[in-house]
Amino acid sequence: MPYQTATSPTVSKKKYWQFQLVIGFLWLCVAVITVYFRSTDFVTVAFIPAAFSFSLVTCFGRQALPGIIVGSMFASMFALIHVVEPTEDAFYFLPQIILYSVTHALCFYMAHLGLVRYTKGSLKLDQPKHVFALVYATMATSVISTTIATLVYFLIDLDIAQLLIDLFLLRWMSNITGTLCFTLTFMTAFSYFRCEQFFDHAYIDIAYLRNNLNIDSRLLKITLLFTSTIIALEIAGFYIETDHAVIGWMGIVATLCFAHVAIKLGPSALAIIISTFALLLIVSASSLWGVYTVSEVQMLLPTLSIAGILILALTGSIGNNRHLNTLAHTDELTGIANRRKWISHASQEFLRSKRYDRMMSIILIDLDFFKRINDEYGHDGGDLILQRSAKIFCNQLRDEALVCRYGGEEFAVIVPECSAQHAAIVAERMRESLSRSTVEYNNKTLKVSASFGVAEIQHTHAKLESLIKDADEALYQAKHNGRNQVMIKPA
Ligand SMILES: Nc1nc2c(ncn2[C@@H]2O[C@H](COP(=O)(O)OP(=O)(O)OP(=O)(O)O)[C@@H](O)[C@H]2O)c(=O)[nH]1
Repeated sequence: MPYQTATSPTVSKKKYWQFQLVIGFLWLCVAVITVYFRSTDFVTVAFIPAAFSFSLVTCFGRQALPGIIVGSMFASMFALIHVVEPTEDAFYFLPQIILYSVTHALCFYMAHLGLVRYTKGSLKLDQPKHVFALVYATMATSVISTTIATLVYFLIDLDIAQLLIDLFLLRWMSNITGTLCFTLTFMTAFSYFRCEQFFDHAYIDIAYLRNNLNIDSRLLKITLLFTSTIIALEIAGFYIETDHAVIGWMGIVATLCFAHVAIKLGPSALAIIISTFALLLIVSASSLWGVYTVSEVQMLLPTLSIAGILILALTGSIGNNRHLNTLAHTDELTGIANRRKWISHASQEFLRSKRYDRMMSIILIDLDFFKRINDEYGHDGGDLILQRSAKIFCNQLRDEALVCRYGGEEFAVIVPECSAQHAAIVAERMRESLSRSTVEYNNKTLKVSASFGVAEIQHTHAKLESLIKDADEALYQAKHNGRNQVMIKPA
């Protein structure tokens, strides 16, 4: 039986399982490396692998989950064998391994649902709401997976379980920040390699990331630099375990480097606050030294500063790119969205409606006899009419609808979650409002009307273009029937 998904092409069973095996194998490798370098610490199996799994789900969608379960089963088996002497009673661990793997996958599924809900299935990191959705989902996965790992540890009744519970909050904090950094690194890497046929439930759009966050150059380099510094610190901690001072100094140097980069990235004031905060933590760390192991402090400090800097990098890029973005997506004359913006938004809405089987309609609008207005009142008069029409259309639409200037004297509207009948009511409102309005120009009163074509998404529409074509046919009909009216394309 082939695996059919809403929007992706059919994936063969063989390919599907090959994909799961690759994911499972990668997951196992990450976990093994983590356990190996973090020595005997089973709980931190949750740290890098959490970021790894979260990025897999973000980039490949929930199809990655079976591979994550398989990978985490083998990894937890490896971790348990690594920390506990293998006993004759090997099956004693089986329930814990299964519990760990299934609940682990469940927490990523929950993160998946959260992201779908708050980002409407498309993660755009230039929208604060989406950045927060990503941060919250990262926090949730990190907290849940650390908790599960610790509980499993507790269940198998090791002596250090109580100590781990004591360190719980500290671990949460460091795991959350660490997971966030690693998530971004993995996410970038996976986005480059993800296979076309597994796109359908993914939210992250790498083309979007690259274009809008300049991730190729700045953010990617910074993320990679920080991540490799943490890995270097971890490895150093593994090899020179007794020399706390060296690791402490490495932490300070790393933090200062991060602060320097952060100041360069700006906003400087925030960077200084974050670096001061990190330095204060370094000072207070000396008092923690006796209570906590060096690896906790070592992990906490750089990850805290990194998290701050990543947020800075994100907000910095967002700020720098927002202006360019606005220019690239706005129609200069009317100030509303341009055709490029509309097509990109409409394509996402189209995919979402198909995926979740939701209604969606579009309206194409063409001003009537516009050439005459230009001929009679000149190009400036025509421009004024275009500006006024755009304003009237916007006023008649709710926030979720997007109107754009589609071409010369053409406009297009996308109305999500709306049937053709309801979209026609909206169109009628716009038509009436436009035909009632007048524009004063050079002591003359100008009037304009428009024709409207409405079409609703159907199962037969494989692409957005076919929906637009239907709306265009309805518009043609409206023109043909005498203009200044709304026509619906019959289903
Ligand atoms: N002022 C102004 N006119 C524009 C702009 N873009 C396109 N036009 C004009 O819009 C007019 C469109 O004319 P037509 O395509 O013949 O359509 P129409 O006169 O509206 O006739 P129907 O659509 O059949 O009702 C042309 O004269 C274009 O020059 C613009 O940015 N400003």
